[in-house]
Amino acid sequence: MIPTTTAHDGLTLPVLGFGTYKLTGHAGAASIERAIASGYTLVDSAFNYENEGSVGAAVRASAHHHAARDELIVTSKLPGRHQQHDAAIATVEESAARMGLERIDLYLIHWPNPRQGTYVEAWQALIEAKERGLVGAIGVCNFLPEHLDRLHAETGVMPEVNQIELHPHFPQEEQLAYDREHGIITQAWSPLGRGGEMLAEPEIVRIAEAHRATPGQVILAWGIARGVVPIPKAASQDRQRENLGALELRLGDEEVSAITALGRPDGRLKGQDPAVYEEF
Ligand SMILES: NC(=O)C1=CN([C@@H]2O[C@H](COP(=O)(O)OP(=O)(O)OC[C@H]3O[C@@H](n4cnc5c(N)ncnc54)[C@H](OP(=O)(O)O)[C@@H]3O)[C@@H](O)[C@H]2O)C=CC1
Ligand SMILES: O=C(O)C(=O)[C@@H](O)[C@H](O)C(=O)CO
Repeated sequence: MIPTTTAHDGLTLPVLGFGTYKLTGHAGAASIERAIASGYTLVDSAFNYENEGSVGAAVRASAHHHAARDELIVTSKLPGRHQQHDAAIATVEESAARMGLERIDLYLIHWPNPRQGTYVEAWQALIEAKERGLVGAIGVCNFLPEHLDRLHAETGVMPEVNQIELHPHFPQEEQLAYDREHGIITQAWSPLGRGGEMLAEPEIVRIAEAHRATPGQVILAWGIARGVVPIPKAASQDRQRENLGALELRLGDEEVSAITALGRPDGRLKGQDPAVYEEF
């Protein structure tokens, strides 16, 4: 059992989830099923990943062997091009149909796309989708305080989840403080920096050696220690299990601070600043 964290409106999530970007087709479904068999219960996806079919197939197959449907929290995301009210409702219904599931447990707006200017309308559609029982809980990704303040001011409903880019090169101290203050669970995307140079950071390697752990486990344990829910993606069961091993690792306060200090002002992996970036 993975420990849990709870948002302001009662949504309870495990403190570590599973990312699925790039896991597609039959091979992707098999990989996601291995992750569920390994113990992950929070599974991320998005309409734009074109893998909702693979995620749904894995969830349905797992029900026979590994995890009952109600033990899993299946997530998907609304793309920018479908933020208008009717298109948003149709997209939520299409996501569930592609997954072959009656409903999706958590549905997120993928990007605010502030220049497009329709994220409040999209949020009103997700509120309605939740009221109609099409989805279990609703949230957002890549929202800055100004976007979240506006959602609350115009609809009275705060998201339960904000899924943001967060890793040692971009620790997101201010957004994390805002989310915490408002009872929003922060999920970390690309928590391992997409498996690149971050894993070789000398400070992280030093802490890993001190704990007889791997750099990936140290980074994930750092996120969890800060109250974040990382959602690492890993194709193989070996790495899926390795990443779950982060749950056994307790870092000291000084180690957590030392990793946070690796942050850089321009630390985003691909410069995707939600104040200006738009994804359709
Ligand atoms: N809301 C949003 O805007 C976004 C959401 N996301 C979500 O977040 C998830 C995670 O982010 P993602 O971008 O995939 O990047 P991650 O930081 O999770 O890194 C994944 C990469 O790291 C490798 N890896 C996994 N575990 C280890 C390990 N222990 N040691 C070394 N390498 C490892 C994987 O390789 P391999 O698979 O070959 O093992 C893969 O190449 C996505 O899959 C997606 O679900 C991602 C981007 C944006
Ligand atoms: O993967 C996602 O969820 C995205 O939003 C993408 O923009 C991702 O960040 C990416 O880098 C696509 O190339």
